[in-house]
Amino acid sequence: MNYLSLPKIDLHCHLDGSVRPQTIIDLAAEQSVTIPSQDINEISSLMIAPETCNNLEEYLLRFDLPLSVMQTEAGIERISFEVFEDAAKENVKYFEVRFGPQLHQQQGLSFDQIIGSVVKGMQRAEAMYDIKGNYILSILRTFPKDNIRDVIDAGAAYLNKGVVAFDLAGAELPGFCSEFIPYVDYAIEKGYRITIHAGEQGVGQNVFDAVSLLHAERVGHGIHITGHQGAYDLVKQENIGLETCPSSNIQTKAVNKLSEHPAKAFYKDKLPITINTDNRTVSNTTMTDEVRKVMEEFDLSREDYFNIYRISIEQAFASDEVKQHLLTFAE
Ligand SMILES: O=c1[nH]cnc2c1ncn2[C@@H]1O[C@H](CO)[C@@H](O)[C@H]1O
Ligand SMILES: [Zn+2]
Repeated sequence: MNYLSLPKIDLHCHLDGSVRPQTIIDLAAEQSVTIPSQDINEISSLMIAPETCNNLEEYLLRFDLPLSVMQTEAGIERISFEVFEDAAKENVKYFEVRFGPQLHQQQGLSFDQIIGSVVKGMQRAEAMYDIKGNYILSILRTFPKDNIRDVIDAGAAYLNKGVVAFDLAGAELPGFCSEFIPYVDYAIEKGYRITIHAGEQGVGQNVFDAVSLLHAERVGHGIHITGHQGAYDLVKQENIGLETCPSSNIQTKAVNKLSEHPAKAFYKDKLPITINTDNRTVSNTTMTDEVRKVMEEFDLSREDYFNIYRISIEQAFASDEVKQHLLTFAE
């Protein structure tokens, strides 16, 4: 099977976890930011999370270096363009990228400047390549909550013009959902779609809460519904998209090895699973690699692949017009 040429959809990818190592070096020089090395191999190894990470928290330490050069409009625009360019070159036809606007204010950019820059970079790539995209705004669960409404307000100006959804990311504690109810309600009122990282590191109850309390239409990872019948049944009944990210799940120890990943059992039981990268650089992967790993490990056929491709279209926060376009690539 030629995995590179398959049409692909990635619904779960973090911008700051997907920066090209060379771009870190270039932007650090341009912006006079001090970085630990000028050597591309050393920068790469500092960005890639090792297989020996103990948990999600250790994995999340890999984001500080890329974020150090993502504090100017030009830097953010370039990185956004490049992630879409990289994806387009491996036949990703539709790409939802997420990032945390709160992480890009170290040099005083406004949320409008930050969100405007990612959208501009994406649109530059859309004009050059056969790829369509949208942005998801991720709020960091561990950050102070006082500016969440400001992020939602700033993003609202770009809704359906490059921004489509709201997400909660970062370390996952049991029971995190309840304290975010008013913010998610506000985002829904403004017109955002909702996806929530849940059941990755944390318990299956978090997935149940994300759907029942936060109205999540999709969940990031959702692995731990395996241990929670209520969450499993709710995901199935409500057709909640599971954004599966196989390589990342192994690095964060959400699963021990790919053969133990529940995604295959979910697929067989007709849960709506999708295949995604999570972080192209931190997880040292591409959509081509993730698709190859899943198809080989789970022994999926080409027909299975296109079933999953269609599930991704159904679950995408894209316009009907874009969905029609994506269907033209389906077999
Ligand atoms: O797999 C993940 N689970 C939870 N949070 C994550 C994951 N990958 C990245 N981030 C967090 O999302 C922020 C915005 O993109 C990143 O800075 C990182 O802290
Ligand atoms: Zn993620």
